Amino acid sequence: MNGPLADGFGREVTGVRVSLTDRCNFDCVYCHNEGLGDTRGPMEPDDNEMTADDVVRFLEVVEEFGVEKVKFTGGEPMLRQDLEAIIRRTPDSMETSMTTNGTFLPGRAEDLREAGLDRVNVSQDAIDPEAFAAITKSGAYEQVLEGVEAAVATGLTPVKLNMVVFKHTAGYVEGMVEHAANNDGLQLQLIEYMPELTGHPEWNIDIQRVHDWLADISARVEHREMHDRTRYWIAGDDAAPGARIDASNGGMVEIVDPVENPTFCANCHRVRVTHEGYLKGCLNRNDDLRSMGEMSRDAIRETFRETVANRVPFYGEYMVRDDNDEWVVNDAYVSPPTAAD
Ligand SMILES: Nc1nc2c(ncn2[C@@H]2O[C@H](COP(=O)(O)OP(=O)(O)OP(=O)(O)O)[C@@H](O)[C@H]2O)c(=O)[nH]1
Ligand SMILES: C[S@@+](CC[C@H](N)C(=O)[O-])C[C@H]1O[C@@H](n2cnc3c(N)ncnc32)[C@H](O)[C@@H]1O
Ligand code: SF4
Ligand code: SF4
Repeated sequence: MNGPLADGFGREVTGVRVSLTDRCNFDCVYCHNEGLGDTRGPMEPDDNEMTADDVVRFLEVVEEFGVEKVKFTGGEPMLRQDLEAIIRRTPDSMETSMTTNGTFLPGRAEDLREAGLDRVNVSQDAIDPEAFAAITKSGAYEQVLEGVEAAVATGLTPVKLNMVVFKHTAGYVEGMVEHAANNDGLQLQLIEYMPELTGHPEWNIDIQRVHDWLADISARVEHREMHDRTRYWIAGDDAAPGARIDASNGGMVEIVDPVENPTFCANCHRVRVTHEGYLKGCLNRNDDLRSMGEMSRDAIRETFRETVANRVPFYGEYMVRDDNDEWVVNDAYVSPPTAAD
């Protein structure tokens, strides 16, 4: 086995995010769909989706390059009926996790665990059925809560609740932090709303205010290597005064703040795979997709090498500040005009 491949900025690729479908049973108002556009459309399996064999072959090849983590995502990955089979065949050396809207976890959480899934992230943007329905355009609030319970009960832990912090959810942050601090097996990820792919910059909330508030109320603060994310430990209601706060008497809240953040991008160690079998070096870009063709082992190897070699940090390199302090595409990445233009 080789060591991890690094890009020209010294960023080793140790993880892959595999989108298994772009179909979804929700229609969240903010959805970036991993940079691939709309999730609306037919619910039936799409002929263009990678087969289970393709996904497994891809994972076996990148394992050779020292990739040690895989995240299954989508669209809604649990719409794939062969998900358990894919996870069962995922290389044992990989930490295997999934990001899901949680609707289908009741009834399937145990099978997923048995197949080898280590943990799940579940999107939950509010502790309030009406706000939840308005954001996701779905009435599945109770099912999602049941899904989270099923995931905790079966040991798919820590279960990270993903909450996008934006105009529609700002009023629910405090309640979600309390919820994570007082319930075993849960962590909370507060995700900065990313308007790059979905528009509506007016929905932005200043994430620094959330950092400041958490810094005030937290018992301790840590930094995670991936993306240099900040983690705040919050005491649960019955934590003894002066006790060290950990998962037994409190909860962890992590802030995911990629927007306009060169430090986040400088610590980015993952490559994406679209449901159609394209490699993608950066979530925010659609000009760096590379097809793996028929997905033979050789084609996967070569495309993976090329993708890693061409990765660049989005903020700070692909996007740079102009004289007015605005982010603009770095001239080095603007293609010269061709005769056809
Ligand atoms: N811009 C950008 N956003 C990311 C990146 N990774 C995660 N995010 C954002 O964070 C959201 C939640 O990510 P998850 O799929 O739950 O996983 P994660 O938090 O990255 O990974 P774990 O904490 O290891 O489970 C993503 O959908 C993005 O909105 C990244 O590399 N770049
Ligand atoms: C695209 S979804 C795919 C997996 C699954 N359907 C789910 O919702 O968890 C992955 C994550 O992206 C987050 N997300 C989607 N659009 C976003 C945006 N514009 N800004 C920040 N996060 C976003 C969602 O909250 C979710 O946690
Ligand atoms: S559940 Fe996930 S994929 Fe579906 S619309 Fe919401 S964020 Fe997008
Ligand atoms: S380089 Fe791209 S994928 Fe990586 S953290 Fe930055 S925006 Fe996200």
